[in-house]
Amino acid sequence: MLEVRDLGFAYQGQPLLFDGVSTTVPDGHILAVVGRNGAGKSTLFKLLNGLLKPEDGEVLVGGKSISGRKISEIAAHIGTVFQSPEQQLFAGRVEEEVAFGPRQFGLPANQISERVSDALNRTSLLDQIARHPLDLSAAERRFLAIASVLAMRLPVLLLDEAQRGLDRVWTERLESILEAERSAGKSIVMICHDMDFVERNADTVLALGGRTPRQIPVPAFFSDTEVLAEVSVERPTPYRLREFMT
Ligand SMILES: Nc1ncnc2c1ncn2[C@@H]1O[C@H](COP(=O)(O)OP(=O)(O)OP(=O)(O)O)[C@@H](O)[C@H]1O
Repeated sequence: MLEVRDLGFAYQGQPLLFDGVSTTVPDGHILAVVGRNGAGKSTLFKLLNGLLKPEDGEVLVGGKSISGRKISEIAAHIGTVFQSPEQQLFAGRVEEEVAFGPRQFGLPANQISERVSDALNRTSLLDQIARHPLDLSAAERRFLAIASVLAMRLPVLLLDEAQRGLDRVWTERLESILEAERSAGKSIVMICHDMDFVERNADTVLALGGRTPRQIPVPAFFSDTEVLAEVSVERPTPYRLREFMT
């Protein structure tokens, strides 16, 4: 479980970006963070994975605060798939890239190779195991970043626009992975501008950029025209169709 309690944050010399933001992502739950450009979605992720420190409040994983922990310690509990895979790919071979995380845990070689095969299989990249990450297609690179995080088997996953630019086949693959991770009891937070994707996959929404960010179940969020207008978010297709038909 991931908990965010009364988070307060401002960039130096700037007004408060967050003032008392709270949210809870139970085990087996997907939270979508939405809001217009500049609303603070990426900043929230950086506060969750320790790249930034909050001025107030705290972040807890499994009931334990991450305050004062090193980024490497936080990374052993919270996995991040960044918006651009190039931000996190560095190895010369796909296999090495995925093995890096499990190796940090000091696992024996057979367990590392089992995790690598499993993560590459789940991301449809097993036949690319010997290639250079930068020779992969854009979608494959994104999935390699996902495989690297899956191989660590962490309780909390953060995905920054993981669905962006994927065709239908890769989108369906991503949705299957999300569903499997949810079923496995992971707490998942995804930044997402695609409301159809949010509607299909998320349980709750945290909308930033409005008066008071609060966590709302997906159906209630997309039915609340006031909040949608406040945070400049479009309704997903099924909701617009329903409106059109009535
Ligand atoms: N390092 C920084 N120093 C000062 N201000 C920053 C910094 N990074 C971001 N900001 C500002 O903080 C606000 C929130 O930015 P952030 O990138 O978190 O928004 P976002 O919702 O992720 O936007 P987008 O959808 O465009 O990615 C913006 O006004 C941005 O200009």
